Amino acid sequence: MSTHTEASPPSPKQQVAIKAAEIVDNGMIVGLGTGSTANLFIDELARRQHEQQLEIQVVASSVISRVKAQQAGLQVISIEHLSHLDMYVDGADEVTTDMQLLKGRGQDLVCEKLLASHATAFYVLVDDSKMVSRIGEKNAIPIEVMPSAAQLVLNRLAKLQAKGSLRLNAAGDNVAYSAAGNLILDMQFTDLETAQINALLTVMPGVVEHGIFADIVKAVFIGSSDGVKLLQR
Ligand SMILES: O=C(CO)[C@H](O)[C@H](O)COP(=O)(O)O
Repeated sequence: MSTHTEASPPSPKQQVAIKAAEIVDNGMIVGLGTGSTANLFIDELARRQHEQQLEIQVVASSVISRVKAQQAGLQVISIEHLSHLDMYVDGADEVTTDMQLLKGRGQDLVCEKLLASHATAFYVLVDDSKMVSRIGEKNAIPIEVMPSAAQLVLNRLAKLQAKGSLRLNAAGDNVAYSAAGNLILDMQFTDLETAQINALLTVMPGVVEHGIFADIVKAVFIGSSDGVKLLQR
């Protein structure tokens, strides 16, 4: 069922979800991201499947997306059964014009980056509020760490002039655990470029995953009150 009506025109996030659902072809395996924009994509994909009898399978980056997809009537397969992934569609917290991303406001980074990296095409859906001139401009960079390594990684990052702390749960009375059972550091870097931060975090022992998604995006759909713009390689 479509999430907008004649009385309420599609929001920027709905517009990008509709555009991305249009590029799904019969027979594809489609990866589903996590978040409010990814949810709108799941709705649109389910609508297309029902209306046009598309034969597709989906794989989810999180429990919440899997449940939503199942409730919408999509055929969900597990990551273990994937031998390839035709496309992966997800939102983002920050996007630069050269298509570097920051993700991970949620706690599903590991599966999100796994699916984004292995997909033949990774499409990103945002509204124009997510556009920034540099990664880290509005949000700290989430770094998922082995629980036992959190303090060591924090100390190492402090030597690189990064500031931040362990993420807490919503009530603020305990640490937040990721879907993979890890802890998350939210860090701000003042002295390093995005490429340097990406390179050092990608190889730092104790770091399981981090929120910089560099050089893996095929296209970004940007919704605004003026319609949808496309950035692509
Ligand atoms: O990275 C994410 C979750 O880990 C989300 O894709 C990101 O936070 C964007 O969310 P939304 O679509 O709700 O704005």
